[in-house]
Amino acid sequence: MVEDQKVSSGTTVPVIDLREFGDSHNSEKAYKKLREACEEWGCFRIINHPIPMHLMSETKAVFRSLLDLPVEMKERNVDVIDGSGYVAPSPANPLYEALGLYDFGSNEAIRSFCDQLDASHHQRETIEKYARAINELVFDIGQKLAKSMGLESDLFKGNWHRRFRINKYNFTPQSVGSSGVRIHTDSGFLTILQDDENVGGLEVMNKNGEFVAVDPWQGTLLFNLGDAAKAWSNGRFCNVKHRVQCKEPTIRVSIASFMLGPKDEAVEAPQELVDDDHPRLYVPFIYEDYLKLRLSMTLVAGEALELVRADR
Ligand SMILES: O=C(O)CCC(=O)C(=O)O
Ligand SMILES: [Fe+2]
Repeated sequence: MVEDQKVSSGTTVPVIDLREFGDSHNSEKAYKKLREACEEWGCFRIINHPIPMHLMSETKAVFRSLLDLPVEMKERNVDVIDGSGYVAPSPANPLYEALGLYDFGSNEAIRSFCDQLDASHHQRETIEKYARAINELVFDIGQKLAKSMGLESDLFKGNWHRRFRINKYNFTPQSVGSSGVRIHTDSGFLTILQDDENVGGLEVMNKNGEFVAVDPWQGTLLFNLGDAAKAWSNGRFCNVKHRVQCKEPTIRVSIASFMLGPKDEAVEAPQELVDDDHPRLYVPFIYEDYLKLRLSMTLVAGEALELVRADR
């Protein structure tokens, strides 16, 4: 029996065991636990997922070596949609940089990312395999999320904006105690985070407004729900606020796979989640428009949802 992950404040991020969904005795409990995790935390660990451990560690090694490339090369990794390319260390965030791959559902986009960075054959193959594995997992989780809400739909079917962001934190002795990434929510629907195997620092906010440390747990994946999930669920799912703090003077690398929003459809709550007791909270919106609104007003911790409320 795997215990829930211990966190510093004594509370725990829910742990979801994917095996329990296939077990007729436990599956109802598993769906309930998933739904509660989405409603109360907007964040959960998945254990016993099908992504092989060696693929996870190899992909991390590949991305680490691409992040070690000279800045001139990393700058070739340009935006495709807002914020999707290389982010260099900045005066506001001198310890942080990131590479971005938009869109990991497209072989052509993976090829173009690899061309920009002169990736080797092995590096390309690894990224392609990882993208395929994440796409399959995300599709499965999308079905489970919908089913946990009593819906028989394939949540992530069709054409979605899918982005990898590989985060690197160059923590130093001087930066211990300071912020690596400031408090934010993710703008999209779902983020799958392969966090650093050894270096902690991620903190998520619980429903009492307290930050809870999410310690590394090798081989597992952390899932965060973002603003689009809150809108889709008609306000039931929590768009978890989170941040990264520098705890140790060392490099920290995480891979975030974002399921941002549908490309050809609006983000909106399905009719089944709207009734007299739960009137529609948000007007349907196109994900890219919402992202632009969020960025242009620097409303990065979920406040932009107030601007798309149906009762404004
Ligand atoms: O590096 C992490 O653990 C979290 C990164 C994150 O929150 C993000 O990329 O949106
Ligand atoms: Fe985030």
